[in-house]
Order: sequence, then C-alpha cells, then structure tokens
Amino acid sequence: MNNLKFNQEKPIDLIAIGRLAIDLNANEINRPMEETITFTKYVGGSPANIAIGTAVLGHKAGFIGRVADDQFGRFIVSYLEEKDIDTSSIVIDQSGAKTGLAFTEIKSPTDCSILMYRENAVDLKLEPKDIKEEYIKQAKAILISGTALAQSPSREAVFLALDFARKHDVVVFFDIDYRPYTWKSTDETSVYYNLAAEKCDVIIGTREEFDMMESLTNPGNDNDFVTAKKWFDYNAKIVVIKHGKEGSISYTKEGESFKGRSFPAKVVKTFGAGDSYASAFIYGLMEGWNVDQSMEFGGASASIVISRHSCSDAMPTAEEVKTYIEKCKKEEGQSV
Ligand SMILES: Nc1ncnc2c1ncn2[C@@H]1O[C@H](COP(=O)(O)OP(=O)(O)OP(=O)(O)O)[C@@H](O)[C@H]1O
Ligand SMILES: O=C(O)C[C@@H](O)[C@H](O)C(=O)CO
Repeated sequence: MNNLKFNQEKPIDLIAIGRLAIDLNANEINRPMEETITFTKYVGGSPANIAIGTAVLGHKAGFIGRVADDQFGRFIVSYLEEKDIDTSSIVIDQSGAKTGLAFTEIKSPTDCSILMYRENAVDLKLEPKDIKEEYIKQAKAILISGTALAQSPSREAVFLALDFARKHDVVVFFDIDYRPYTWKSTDETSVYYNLAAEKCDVIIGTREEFDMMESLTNPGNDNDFVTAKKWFDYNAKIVVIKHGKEGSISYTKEGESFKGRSFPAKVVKTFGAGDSYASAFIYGLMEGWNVDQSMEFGGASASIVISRHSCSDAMPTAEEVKTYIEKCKKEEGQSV
C-alpha cells in the first residue's frame, strides 16, 4: 500500500503533458558526435518516454501535446497509437513550429550528452485551449514535465491542467525534467518550478534539479530530507530524489523514508534512466504497491533501458522488469 488515492472509476491511468520530440541516437557509439555518421530515429521527449513506458508496462496512457504538421509529427502520433496510447488530445500545430530534435552523443557508457535543436519548438506552443477539462477528468493521474513550464503559452497550459487535476481528484506527478537549454534564467526556472510543485502530489527529480529549485529559497542545501519536507506543507505526499548509480531516496508526508537500490546494468548510454525510472515507479504506485517496492521497480526498469540503445523503444514490459529483479536477486543470493 502507499499513501496515494487513485480514483479507480477513471478510465485512463496516466495522461502525460508536454514534450513530444525526436531522438536521433548515434549508431557509431563510444566516439564523439564529430565522428558519428548515422543515427537511429526514435520518439523522444521526457513525458513522451514516460507515457510510452507506462503503456508498455501495461497501463492505459494518454497524452496532451502538440506536434508539427510534418513527417516527424506523423511518426510520433503513429508510434504512440501503436503503443495504444490515447492521442485524441494531441494537436497538429499549424504555426510552422518544428519538432524538437535530440541528437545524442555516446562518447562512452558514462560520458553521454545531448545536442538539442529546439528553436521554435512545437511542444512549447501548447495552449490553454488545448487542455480539455473533460479529458483530464478521465485520468487517475497526470504527469507534468518541468520543461513545459519554460515558455508561454505552454506554461499557462500546464497551470490550467494542474487546476483541472486538483478540481477532479486527479493525482499529479511532477517530473522536474530540468533542461537548461530551454530556459532563459535559473531564477525564472526556480520560480516557476516552485509554483508548479506546490500543486503536485508526487515530485521526482535529481539532487541537481532540486538544487536548481532551491537556488533562491534555500541556496546551498544538499540535504534530501530538508528538500522533501518543504513540499509536505503543500500538496505533496511523496518526494523522490534520484542519485544516479547510487539509486534514489524517497520521503512521505507521513514521515517515512526509503532507499531505492540501483541494479546491475551493461550500460550503453546513461540517458533514459530517469524516464524509465519514473514510468515504472508510477506504475508500481498505481498498482497499489508500497513506495519502496515501486522504487525498486523503477530502478530495475532504468537499468534495463540504459543497457539498450533507445529510450522510448527500450521501455520494458512489467514481466521483463519483474524477471530482471528476480534474476539479480537470485545472483545476489537474495530470497526472491
Ligand atoms: N549507471 C547506472 N546503473 C544502474 N542504475 C542506474 C544507473 N544510472 C541511473 N540508474 C537508475 O536510474 C535512476 C534514475 O537515474 P538518474 O538519477 O540518473 O536520473 P536522471 O538524471 O533523471 O536520468 P537521465 O539520465 O535519464 O536524465 C537511478 O535512481 C537509478 O535507480
Ligand atoms: O527529454 C528530452 O528532450 C530528451 C529525451 O528525448 C531523451 O530520450 C532523453 O534524454 C531521455 O532522458
């Protein structure tokens, strides 16, 4: 059991809101992008990855976002539909805005970076009129992703979605998803992230992302408990701080804390860990599992995805994750 209350009468498990983009992952890995010749195209964008992860795990996902009226936009919508994700609230944008491109550089399994082409990005053209109250009302939970707060009108659209979620008994997950290249200043980032976080039930971020959020209000703090405690005075029930290979730590409003382990991984690339962790963690919570069981599921999913070339295309089924956990525990001599 956990401390979240999902309304089981709602037909959609999780609606993700925000970035639908394209990943172009280098095929010639373990070298700088200057030496890369070919790339493989995948659907990308953190909230898109999380929605895809949710669907592959076996839950019903939906999406609110905008795509460009071009080949990339059609590829994205088609891929989501193949995963049985509801695309009825994806708007085909006619402004000429372009799909965000993430060129990924895999210099080594531990030295990866992303070259972002996000000029006039279509995902940030999301408008309040794209947010349908009747659609959000159908979800047990929504996921907002911090990058969608970076510019208007996307920013206002997200805050409207938050208001509808709070009005209709919809649990709100906030993946901080801080991508500096999308913001003008850290002060602006910190202010808007804090305003959004006040309305959320579960906040997930890395230590560095929380440092950014606290840069104005509690500069220099690196204490995870101090970070988490602040949000329980608002709507938060669970706060998760991710620590890469070291795993994760969570705190609950009731005063519990849990350490999430990481799992062995034959790392191909590091990115994708956060999105796969989030989708599997949310899956566990929606299944009614304990917070620590859900964290374990998230950690195992992450170790699978970083061992594969893609993010979205690499998302595992619930059976794959469970089997991997059992395999690791057996090899570690633990009772399964
Ligand atoms: N090298 C690794 N080996 C095993 N598990 C890992 C590794 N890196 C990350 N993880 C798992 O993934 C979770 C999330 O990773 P991380 O803390 O890097 O989040 P993130 O920075 O949001 O990820 P991303 O790189 O996708 O942005 C960790 O808590 C851990 O469980
Ligand atoms: O979220 C992004 O814009 C980048 C993603 O598309 C990419 O898959 C990644 O970095 C996932 O963590």
